[in-house]
Amino acid sequence: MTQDELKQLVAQAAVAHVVEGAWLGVGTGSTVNLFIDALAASGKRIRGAVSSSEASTARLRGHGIEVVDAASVDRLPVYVDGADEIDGRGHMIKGGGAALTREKIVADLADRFVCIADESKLVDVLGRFPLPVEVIPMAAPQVARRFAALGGQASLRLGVLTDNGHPILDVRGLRIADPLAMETEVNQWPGVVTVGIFARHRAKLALLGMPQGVRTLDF
Ligand SMILES: O=C[C@H](O)[C@H](O)[C@H](O)COP(=O)(O)O
Repeated sequence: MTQDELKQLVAQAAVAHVVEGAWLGVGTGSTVNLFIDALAASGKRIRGAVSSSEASTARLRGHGIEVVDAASVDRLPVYVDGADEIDGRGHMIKGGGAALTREKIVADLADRFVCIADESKLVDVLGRFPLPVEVIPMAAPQVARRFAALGGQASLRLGVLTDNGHPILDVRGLRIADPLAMETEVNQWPGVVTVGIFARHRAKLALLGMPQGVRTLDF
């Protein structure tokens, strides 16, 4: 099976975890795009969606699904999103599509993070995928120096600004053995808007696409 077919498999499987008649948090990326399409095709009705990016908002609205601001809801029962890496405890690296800040904001509203990904995203230790960090521009060099002190090489993602208008640093060479500790530390650095480690907001459920079918990990 191709990677796209594996994504399609989990996108379809995730529809069963959507709570009918309730608000739904929707992430960003190629896997989520397939999920949005599968949800629309399923005929399952939700009250509306809170979206983590302009791209997902446009896709949802294209299917006639109502999208409201995060400010309009108190809680979401479920948030569905992809990941760039996920470990065996549900910790993730996210932000390969530059949507990490809004993703973390919407995930923070949710009771249950359902991660959908093909099996290539499952790793023992996070860090092979370059860690995305959204930063205030003037702080980029000093944030990069702090990562260098931890053994990471940070480079600006060229030609990319987030939906919030900020640049992204991609940090290579990290081995993130303690995701919660690193997320907590990097969050303290002046000029960091969001670090793409999702440990506080880890997945509660992962649906991983494999040639044999969907592997479910309950954390
Ligand atoms: O900023 C992007 C998000 O964190 C995505 O969820 C992540 O990059 C995975 O995307 P994809 O489903 O395209 O692999």
